[in-house]
Amino acid sequence: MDASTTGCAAAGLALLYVIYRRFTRISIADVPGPAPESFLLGNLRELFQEQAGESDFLWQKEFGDCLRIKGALGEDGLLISDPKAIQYIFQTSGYNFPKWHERREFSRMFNGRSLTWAEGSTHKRQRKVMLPAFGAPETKALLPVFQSVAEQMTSKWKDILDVSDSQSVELNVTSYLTRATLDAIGIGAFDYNFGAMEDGNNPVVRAYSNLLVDTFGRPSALRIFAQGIMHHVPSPILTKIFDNLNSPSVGRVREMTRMLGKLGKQLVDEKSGALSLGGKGSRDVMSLLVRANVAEDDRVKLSEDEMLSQMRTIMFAGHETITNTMGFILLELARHPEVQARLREEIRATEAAVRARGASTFTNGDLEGMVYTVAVMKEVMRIHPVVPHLFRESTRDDAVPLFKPITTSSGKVLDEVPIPKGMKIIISVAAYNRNKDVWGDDAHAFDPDRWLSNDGDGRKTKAPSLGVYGNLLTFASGLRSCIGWRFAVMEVQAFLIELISNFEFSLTENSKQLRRESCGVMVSTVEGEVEKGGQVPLRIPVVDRD
Ligand code: HEM
Repeated sequence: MDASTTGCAAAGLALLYVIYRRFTRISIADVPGPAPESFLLGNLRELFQEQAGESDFLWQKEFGDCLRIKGALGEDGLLISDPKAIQYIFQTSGYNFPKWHERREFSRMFNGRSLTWAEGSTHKRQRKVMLPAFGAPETKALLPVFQSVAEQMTSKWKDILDVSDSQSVELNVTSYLTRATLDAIGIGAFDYNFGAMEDGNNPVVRAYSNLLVDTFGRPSALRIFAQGIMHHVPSPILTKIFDNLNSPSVGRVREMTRMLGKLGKQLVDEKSGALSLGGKGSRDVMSLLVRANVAEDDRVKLSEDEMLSQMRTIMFAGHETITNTMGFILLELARHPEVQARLREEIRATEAAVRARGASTFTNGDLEGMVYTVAVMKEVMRIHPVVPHLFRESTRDDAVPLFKPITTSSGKVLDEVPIPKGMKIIISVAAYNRNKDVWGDDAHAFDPDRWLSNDGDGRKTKAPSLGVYGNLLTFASGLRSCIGWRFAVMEVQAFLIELISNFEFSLTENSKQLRRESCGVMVSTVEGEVEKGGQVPLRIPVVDRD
């Protein structure tokens, strides 16, 4: 059978299955939502081709925080930004809302059978092994690493400015941030320096370069449809299909996994030697992984494949996310010079306090005392959550409680939505983070000051608490919340202090045309130049320190 016949047969079977499910289970047809653009694609094109979050905001305004959307072939799904519903899905119901299985296949392709792929007892075991490396003390110990990488980036930029006639240059800050965050994760988690800051042409930098935009950016209608019907293909068959896919972007992903797998093996061999030579039993990520691989107790053991997969996951999850978050922070500071100036004032005041006690570097205590810096970070992470959507499905017939009741098309007021087993749900991080019932009527405005009152809680209502950082959903919530959130927050703050202390950032013509590209992680690209990958082009003169 040729590829087109196989494709038509698969689409036909999927259609029959969708019709069967439509008439044999609990229906959410009465829940209000946007009209689908077409039967084939439903609302998926708007969600994945438009800028990340834009459709979510429009629909949230019109239909509320729990709305029906259409998937491929007219299948119903829910788009949720209601805090109580999110609390239920992520916290109260344990593992009852796993990730979409086709999304887990993408995760397996990129990072193997690791924490971002695992579910249920496998996830519980893997997370138990990894958690001790990401506690508060372990993360605080990494501050000097982040400071040193940030200083290296500063010195690179100063070199560039030194040879520029105008004492100001236009830089795509993303291309430097991506190298700096790679070095930070390498040294911080694996005691290994990729050397990316020194050599932008390094093979690991090249392997990661624009990988997400090339793989997931601006998907075609055909690709959106294919992804939409994959849900109906059982996991083992999907695994086979994914393993045999051939395209330039899949080839790039395979090359990346091959290279990082080889590097991981080399690091493990080195670390195993050090541990058997009486290593100090440290709690860094690498030591924990190596010990879990040789553990006798099955409850805390990782196979070699799992151990190497966790390494790839940490490198991946810990570098694209921080790169783009930092890019959005610098962009917002360029858009709001008054916020940038106030931030610099706080940094200068803390520098003076550090000098007054005879020291030269900031400590963790200094970082904690910088309330305005923290407010700016939280506000950018609220407005620009770099993981804008989370994908879950129900494993049983259920009822999802709501903070704000909805009125169905037939006029019934619901304070919980009955959902059938297998319902596809998209949690909109983007829309929750701007939900007016949580953050107030100015939820769409960029205003770091919102974090300075109310004990640092930016919420303006008694909406349920989601954790983990300022009640934002940026790092998800509950059992599967981001394991590296402390790591991320500390790295971002260390970078921010160093950069704002040394440079001023202002907009360029290109940075006025940025897009928030939805590629799994939200990447900022320049309109009309998506193929160039992540860009935040800013103008940077040296700051006058007097
Ligand atoms: C600004 C930076 C970051 C953001 C916004 C972020 C966001 C997230 C989100 C939303 C999830 C949940 C994904 C889902 O359930 O589908 C997640 C999970 C995860 N993150 Fe992060 N992340 C960041 C940085 C990091 C760093 C620095 C690391 C590691 C050093 C990391 C490692 C992980 C891992 C391993 C998971 C899977 C956790 C699990 O399923 O139990 N992340 N992250």
